[in-house]
Amino acid sequence: MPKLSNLLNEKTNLPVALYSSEQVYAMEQAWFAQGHDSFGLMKQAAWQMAQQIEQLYARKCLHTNVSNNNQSNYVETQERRVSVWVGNGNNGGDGWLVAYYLQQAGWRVQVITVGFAHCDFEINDVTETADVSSAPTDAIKALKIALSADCNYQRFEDHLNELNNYRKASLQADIYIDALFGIGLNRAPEGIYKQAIHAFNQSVRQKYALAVAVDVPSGLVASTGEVFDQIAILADVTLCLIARKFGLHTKDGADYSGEVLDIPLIPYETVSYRQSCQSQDMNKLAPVAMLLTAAHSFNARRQNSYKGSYGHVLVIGGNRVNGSQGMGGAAILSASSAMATGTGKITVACHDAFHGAILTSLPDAMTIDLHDVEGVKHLIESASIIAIGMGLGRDEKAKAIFISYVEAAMANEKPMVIDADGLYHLASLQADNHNLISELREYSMEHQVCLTPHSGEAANLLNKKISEVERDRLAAIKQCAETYGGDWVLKGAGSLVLEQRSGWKNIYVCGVGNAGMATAGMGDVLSGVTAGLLAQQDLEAEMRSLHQAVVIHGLAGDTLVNQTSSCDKRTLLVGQRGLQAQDMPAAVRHVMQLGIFT
Ligand SMILES: NC(=O)C1=CN([C@@H]2O[C@H](COP(=O)(O)OP(=O)(O)OC[C@H]3O[C@@H](n4cnc5c(N)ncnc54)[C@H](O)[C@@H]3O)[C@@H](O)[C@H]2O)[C@@H](O)CC1
Ligand SMILES: Nc1ncnc2c1ncn2[C@@H]1O[C@H](COP(=O)(O)OP(=O)(O)O)[C@@H](O)[C@H]1O
Repeated sequence: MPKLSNLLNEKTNLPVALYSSEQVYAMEQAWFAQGHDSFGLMKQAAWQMAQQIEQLYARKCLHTNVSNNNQSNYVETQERRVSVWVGNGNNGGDGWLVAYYLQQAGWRVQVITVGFAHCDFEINDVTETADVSSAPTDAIKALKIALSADCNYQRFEDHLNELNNYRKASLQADIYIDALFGIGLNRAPEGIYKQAIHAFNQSVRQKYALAVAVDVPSGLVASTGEVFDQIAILADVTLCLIARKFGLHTKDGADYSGEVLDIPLIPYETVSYRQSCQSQDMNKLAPVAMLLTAAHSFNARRQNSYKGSYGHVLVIGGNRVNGSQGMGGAAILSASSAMATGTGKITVACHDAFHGAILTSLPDAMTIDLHDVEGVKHLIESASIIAIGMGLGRDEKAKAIFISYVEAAMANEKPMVIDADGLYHLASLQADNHNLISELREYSMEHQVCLTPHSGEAANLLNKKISEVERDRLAAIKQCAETYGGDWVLKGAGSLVLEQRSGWKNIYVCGVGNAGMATAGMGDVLSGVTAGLLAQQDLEAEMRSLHQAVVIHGLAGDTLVNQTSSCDKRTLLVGQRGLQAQDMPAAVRHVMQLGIFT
């Protein structure tokens, strides 16, 4: 089944505010506090989702026609069939009402219930009751409306032991709707729920159908992006209600959510709603992060300028430790990526065994021996920025030069990028209770210090297990920033970026980049892109930011995997597999010229 990603044009380049589940519950409460009815909100949600599903179906058919070389306009010829899988919370309530509205619109509907007893389907009393304590919940009201309209339903449990019967009884649907769990998921799906999620995914795959999740794919934790044991609905489209959830875009989120379409429901801009939010404590409703899918555009260069106008990056890394082969490539990748952003001058302080390689692959760069401490410190005085740590080595000698170069950078008020082995040394200095840690924290309040760990490095910095960092990446990046000061990236799918100075803090999620970038050296490229941008003082402050660098890095990776090349009259799709860090500088340069910026 072709994904819809190429068909939907809903994407904008504007940053999108992201929220936790708790915040979304608070938004609902603020809305209800104004006298709005919760069941009214559920009906609105379901009605708008039903409309959206109609459109998705039309686009799916159109796409199938185009794929089959039938260029004629989409003509609906078949019965439209939908299978709606409901759990017994409010997410399931949404599902029942979507089923109801689609049936009213002429769809053939089947609801698959999970976790319901036979007696749950007795629908004697649909009407409101005066006794509030026994009033039906919204989800029960929704079920009763659907059953009163004779929506066909099957209990998933009834078919568990007889898979063939299940296959016979289940509808061959074009669209499968997941309304098992939404933001209320609070533990790993087990037993019947685990089986249902597995069966849902299998049915979608076998029938080349479209999987649409209501609010959040079931199994995905909306506040963190965690999926327990890979048990979650694999959605092609997620219809996100009320506000965009943080977990849809980081960690496992992107793999399970597919395209995310917003159904906002609550008119945030109304004054009365804002007042109601204030009574809920407005600060608590500030977005937890902003999703970025585009970079800011750059100001043009002045004609009357020279290399000195665009900064001097000093890359410090690329060491050989104990006679090993060494890590010269890390410094080369970082330096060539910095160059690709347009920085005026580069010097690489690396082990002298690599000077020849650097001059061959990057003749534009100057070199100095990494261990020439006085020489390097002298260069730090004149450089615009230092990027330190890529292939620096982890031995005591490397630790000593790390300390002296970072101290020299602080003494000369230089911005810094610290990556890889530099982060390793920071963690060890923190364990030693070394002064450098508190000095750096202090320094970073007024100066740019960018620290760029992946979750393994972050775990080391926080003295935690990698699994603990991964369980709550947002908490981990905040803890890094509190402990060490500075601006941070927590790299990985949906990289998190935290920028802070005295008085303010911003958090971003990088909505670009791809799994092809999960290869050695990509982090070195990011350190170079960051240093290269930060060095160019002719750029406006916003352009010289860590989040800008992270987005450009991701866009460059996306450009590479989406490109095609020609060979013997055949078009080669490049794709994710085999993407190499050394391909990135050219793509970084390409991205910097394009009009895909906000
Ligand atoms: N009327 C309303 O307030 C509205 C609610 N909305 C929907 O309501 C959803 C949230 O509803 P709920 O708070 O009821 O939460 P859910 O429907 O996500 O599910 C909560 C229920 O599932 C149980 N549960 C959680 N994890 C489980 C697991 N792993 N295995 C088995 N049971 C598990 C919980 O104990 C709880 O009973 C939203 O995602 C959205 O779809 C929307 O319709 C907007 C309006
Ligand atoms: N699945 C992915 N999706 C998006 N970006 C990714 C993915 N995997 C890796 N990347 C990006 O590639 C870079 C890899 O960095 P890192 O792990 O430090 O590599 P290395 O240490 O080998 O240089 C990071 O910027 C990361 O965010």
